[in-house]
Amino acid sequence: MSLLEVEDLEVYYETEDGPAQAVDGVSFELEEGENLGIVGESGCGKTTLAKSIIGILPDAGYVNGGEIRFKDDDLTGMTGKQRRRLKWEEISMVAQSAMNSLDPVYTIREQIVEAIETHRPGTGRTESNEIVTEMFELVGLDPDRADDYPHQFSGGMRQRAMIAMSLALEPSLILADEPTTALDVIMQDQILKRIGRIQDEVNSSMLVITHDVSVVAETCDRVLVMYAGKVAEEGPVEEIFGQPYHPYTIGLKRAFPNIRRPTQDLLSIKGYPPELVDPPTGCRFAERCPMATDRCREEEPEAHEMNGLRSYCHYAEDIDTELRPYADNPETWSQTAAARKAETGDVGGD
Ligand SMILES: Nc1ncnc2c1ncn2[C@@H]1O[C@H](COP(=O)(O)OP(=O)(O)OP(=O)(O)O)[C@@H](O)[C@H]1O
Repeated sequence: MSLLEVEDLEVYYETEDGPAQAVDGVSFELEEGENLGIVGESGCGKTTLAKSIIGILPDAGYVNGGEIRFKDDDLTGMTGKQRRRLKWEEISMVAQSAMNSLDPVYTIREQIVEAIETHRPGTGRTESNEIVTEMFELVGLDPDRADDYPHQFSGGMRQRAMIAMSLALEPSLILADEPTTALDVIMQDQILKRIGRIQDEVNSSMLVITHDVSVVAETCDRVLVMYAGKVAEEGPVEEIFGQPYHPYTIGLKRAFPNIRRPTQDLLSIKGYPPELVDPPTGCRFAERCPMATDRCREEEPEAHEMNGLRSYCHYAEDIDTELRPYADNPETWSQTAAARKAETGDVGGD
């Protein structure tokens, strides 16, 4: 049994134009102690996926279908009260936006102690204070500063305090949503290393949500690449960033600096992800894909499995034999329908 099993999950938002299919048929599993990165451009559904797991979707959002099983309980069938108990004790979220969720009128210690005592009623004050000290040390904050108020901390310190608070109950699953985006590179590195060390101590699993593939390469065992609400590709980090099979992953990989090839030109995938209220039939990436054919525009791709990877591209099996040199060539990417549209303003089809 996996720690977390997401099966055929659909999460929609009610909008004026109709339901937006933010997460559409997403499936994956997460094992105990494993880290899974979720990458993709802005708006592809990463945060929606995390929020549906922890049960904090905004009012407009709803689970339209599928299952989220955590330790074999179906979370989608739970009441709000059951979900709230799970949040903190079992599943905790470290989010950029959560930095603002520290209460300004209480000290950091008061907030962490309250979380501990609410969720573990038998815990005495001395033990709670010990946990605060231990967590502060783990995230590299001076425990003497625990009696400060949030406004007395810098942004980076507040973020560390949030991480300390999220980890105080030793959750089995940590959802880290852009955990380091607002921090400078040195601080980012420190925080990621610390999260890794904390994880080793408490043996928790982690979903790392980010648009930055280098963060995933550093912290994760496996990666799920999302595009326009769907899984494009999933597999071990070395495979996905080494020899991906999905053209979107190939493009995404070339959009980030490569430490091994620092002189390589960075690529930008022209165009934008499609509207999710009325998404295109067929492959959602077709308009921006240099290898798209009529079949891609008409028929939705099924999963192809090879080399431990799961790739949703009709031509995944041909990439290695025929298409990789073409897909790896930056010139290729300026020939897509979306690239032509971006350059000429021409809205004509392919
Ligand atoms: N409250 C909402 N109401 C309507 N649509 C929403 C709402 N929140 C998100 N969406 C839409 O759902 C889609 C997925 O958004 P989501 O925030 O999950 O993406 P993301 O990949 O996390 O993006 P980012 O990296 O920018 O945070 C987007 O098209 C977005 O516009």
